[in-house]
Amino acid sequence: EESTNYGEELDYTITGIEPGAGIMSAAEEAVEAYELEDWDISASSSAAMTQALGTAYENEEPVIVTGWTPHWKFAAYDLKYLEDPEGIFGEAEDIHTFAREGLEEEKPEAYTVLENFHWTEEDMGEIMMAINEGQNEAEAAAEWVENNQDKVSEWTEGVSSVEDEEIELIFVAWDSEIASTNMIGKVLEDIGYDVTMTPTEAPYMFQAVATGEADAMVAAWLPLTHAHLLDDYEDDMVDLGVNLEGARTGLVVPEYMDIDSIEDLK
Ligand SMILES: C[SH](C)CC(=O)O
Repeated sequence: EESTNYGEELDYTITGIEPGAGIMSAAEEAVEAYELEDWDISASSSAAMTQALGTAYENEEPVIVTGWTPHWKFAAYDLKYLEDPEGIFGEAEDIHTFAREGLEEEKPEAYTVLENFHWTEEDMGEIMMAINEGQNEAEAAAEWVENNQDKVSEWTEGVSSVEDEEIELIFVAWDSEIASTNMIGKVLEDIGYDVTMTPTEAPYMFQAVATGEADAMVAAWLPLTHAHLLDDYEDDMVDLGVNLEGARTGLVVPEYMDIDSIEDLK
């Protein structure tokens, strides 16, 4: 049967996040590909997006957000991805770790831990949920590290501790990357590094690692979401591989909305 036309109720607006995020380019592409002439993507921030989602959900009002997995919103609310028959948002994504050139020679202990780093959506979700329930980001990460020494020791096995050494991790304040960066930062701190974590926007995160301004990041969504950023910088960075499999991005709505595909927005 005909799906409800949500355009008017939503003022033809999809609630986005920071302008530089890959998901925003994908959402713009989806508006084009599905010929959603009247629709716009409102840029704001991840925090503003989750705030808008929560308010709409509490009032059982329609809302469409640029959404991704892993994210605590799927544990907090009954949500669904809109089908994307054109495949604009791709299939499963992996999150990669990248380091600046020279890190392996200059900071081999950090390089080894970053290269070994690999965890799951559940692991990340525990930290995201704790933060979403009000725990301090660093404390939530430290608690996870303490409770998961079996997994952490796989990353640090054979790595000697360091003294008077600094390391700068750069990230974007997406809930997923707040969790992963604080967690791996704590692991590096526990082997002796003085860790700085610098929040920025996606394009500058790649640029900082490629220019050597920052030492590493654990926040590259590939093959699709950050492909356009990788094109510009991949020759100047070292890909340390996947730290989380089975990520995903797309347009996300509450289950109570009578809509199943991006095509239904036309
Ligand atoms: C919001 S996703 C974690 C990453 C991206 O869209 O750039």
